[in-house]
Amino acid sequence: MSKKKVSYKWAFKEFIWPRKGIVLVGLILIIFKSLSGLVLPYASKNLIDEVIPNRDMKALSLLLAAVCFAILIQAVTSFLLTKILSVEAQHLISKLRAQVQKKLLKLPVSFFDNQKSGALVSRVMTDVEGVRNLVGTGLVQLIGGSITAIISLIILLKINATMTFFVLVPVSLFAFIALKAFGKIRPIFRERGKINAEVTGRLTETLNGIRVIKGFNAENQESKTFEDGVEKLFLNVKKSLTATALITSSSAFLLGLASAGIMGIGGYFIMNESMTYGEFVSFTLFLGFMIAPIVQMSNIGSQLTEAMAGLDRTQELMEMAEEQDPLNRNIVLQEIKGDLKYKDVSFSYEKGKEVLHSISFDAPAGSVTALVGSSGSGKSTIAGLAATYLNPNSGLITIDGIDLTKVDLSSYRSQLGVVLQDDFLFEGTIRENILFPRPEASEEQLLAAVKGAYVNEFTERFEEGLDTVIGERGVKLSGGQRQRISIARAILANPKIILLDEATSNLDTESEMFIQKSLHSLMQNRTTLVIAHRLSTIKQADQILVIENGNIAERGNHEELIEKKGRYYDLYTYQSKI
Ligand SMILES: Nc1ncnc2c1ncn2[C@@H]1O[C@H](COP(=O)(O)OP(=O)(O)OP(=O)(O)O)[C@@H](O)[C@H]1O
Repeated sequence: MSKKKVSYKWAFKEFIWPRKGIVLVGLILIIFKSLSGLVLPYASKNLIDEVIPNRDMKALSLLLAAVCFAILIQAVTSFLLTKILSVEAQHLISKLRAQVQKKLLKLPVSFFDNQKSGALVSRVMTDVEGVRNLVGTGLVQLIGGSITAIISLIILLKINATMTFFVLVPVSLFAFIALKAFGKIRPIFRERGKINAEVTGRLTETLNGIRVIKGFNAENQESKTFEDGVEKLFLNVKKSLTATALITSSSAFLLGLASAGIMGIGGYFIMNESMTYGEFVSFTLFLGFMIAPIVQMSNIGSQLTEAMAGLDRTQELMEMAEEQDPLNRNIVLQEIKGDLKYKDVSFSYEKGKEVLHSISFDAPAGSVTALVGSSGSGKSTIAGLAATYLNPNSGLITIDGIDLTKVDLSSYRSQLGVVLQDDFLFEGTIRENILFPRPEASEEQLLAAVKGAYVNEFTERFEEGLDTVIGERGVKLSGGQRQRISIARAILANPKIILLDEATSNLDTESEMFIQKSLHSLMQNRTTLVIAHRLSTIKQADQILVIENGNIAERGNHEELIEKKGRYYDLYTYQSKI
C-alpha cells in the first residue's frame, strides 16, 4: 500500500510538477471544453419550455448562435489539447527512455548477469510509455471529466433534487465497483509487464542462438517454451479483461437502471405538473453529461493504472545502486603506471559459495601475467575483478598502490582495455568499430592500430577497405579477422592495462601467426592479464598462474614450471599432444 503512494507521489514530482505550466494550460482548456459542452443541454430546456411555446424566432437564432459558438470552442480546445499535451507527453517519453538507458548502463555487470536483454529492452522502450497517460490527455481528461460531472450534478440537483438522488444511488454503486476493480487490475498489469519482458527476452535469445538451437534440433522445445510464455501472457490479459468486463457491464446495468427510474419518476412528475417537458429533456441530457465522464474515467482509470504499473518498474530501476558509488569511489586517477597487485583476494558470486580463495600476486607495470587452468577454476573472475566488474569480498586489489574499490571508475577504465573471446563488433564499418573507444583519434593513430593488429592485411583486399560494412548488412568476417579488429580497437584505446581473454577457437596457421603478432604489439609496455589458451602466448608471459578451484596452484615462468613437472607440466604436455 505504502509503495503505491510513493510511486504516485514520485510520478507527480518527477513528471507533472516540472510541467506544471503546460498541465495548467491543459486544465484551463479542458474547463473551457467542459463548460462549452454544457451549453447544448442547457439550451434544450430553453428551446422546449420558452422558445417553441412563444414562437420566438429571435430567441431561436440567438440560441442557435450560442450553441454553434460552444461547438466551435469545443473543437478548438480539443485540437489544442492534443497538440499541446500529447506532443509534450511524447517528448517526455523520449527523454525518459534516454534517461532509463543511461541509468541502465551505469548499473554493475552483476545486474546484467541476472537479466535477459530482451526484458531490459522492454523496460527502456515500453515501461516508460505510461507517462503518456499521466502528462498527456489522460490525467487532464480525468480532471476535466470530474469538473463536468460536478457541474452537471449541481444543475441536476437544481432541476429536480429527488430525481437526482435516485440517480446517485446506482452511480455511486458503480463508482465503488470501478474503484475496487482498479485495485485488482493494477497488480495484474504489473505482472503483465514482467511476463511480457520475459517472453520477449526469451524470443531474443532464441533468435540470437539460432545456430545452437538448430544444431541440437531443439526448435520444438524452444517453441514450447515460447508457447508457454505466450499462454501465461494470455491468462494475464484474460484476468484483467474479466475485471474490465465487470466494470463495463455493471456500468451499463446500473446506468440503465437509473434511466428506467428516470423515465418512471420523470413521467410521474410531468403528469402532476411539477416538472416541465424542457426540464425533463435537459435533465436527461445533463445526466448523460454527468455519467459519460464517469464511464470515461473508468477507461482512463485503467490506462492510468497500467501507466503506473510501468512506472513502478521504471522507478525501481532508477533507484538501483550504480556501480560508480560517489561516496566510496572518489579517487580520480591521473595517468597510471599500471602496477596491479592482488592481496588475499576472496570472492563469491553467491553467499557461502566462495570461488576465489585468498589470491595474491603482483603484476608489475608492463608485465604479462598468464592465467591458465581448467574450466570454472576462476580465471574470468580474477580478470573481472581487475576490470572492476566485480569487487572483492575480502582482500585488496591495488593499482599503483591505490585500492581499486576506491577509484573513480571512469578514470580507471579509460586506462583499461579489454579484448574478450566473443568480442562485440556492431553493425557498421570496420573503421567505426576500431574507432569506437576513441572516436576523436587521428587518421595516423587509427592506421597505426590497424597495422599493429594486421587488420590491413585483409582490409586491403576489400574494395572499400576500412570503410567496408560488417555485420548483417555487410561482409561476414572470419573469427580470426574479428579478433584482429578487436585487438586493433584495444591498441587504439592505448590503455595501460589490458585484460585479454584469448579465443579458444583453432585458427589456421596463417591466421594464428597474425593474431600472435598483433597480440604482441598490443601487450607491449602494458600490464597484461591474459586468460591464455595459446602456448605461444603463455611462453612469452613473465609469470604464469595456474588456477585450480579458486586457488593459485602453481606460479612461475614457462621454463620454471616445466622443470617443476607439476600441474602446468601436465597441461602443457597434454596440449602439445593434441
Ligand atoms: N555470474 C556468476 N554467478 C554465479 N556464479 C558464477 C558466475 N560466473 C561464474 N560463476 C562461477 O564461478 C566459478 C569460476 O568461474 P570463472 O568464470 O571465473 O571460471 P574460468 O576459470 O574463467 O572458466 P572458463 O575457462 O570456463 O571460462 C565457476 O564455478 C562458475 O560456476
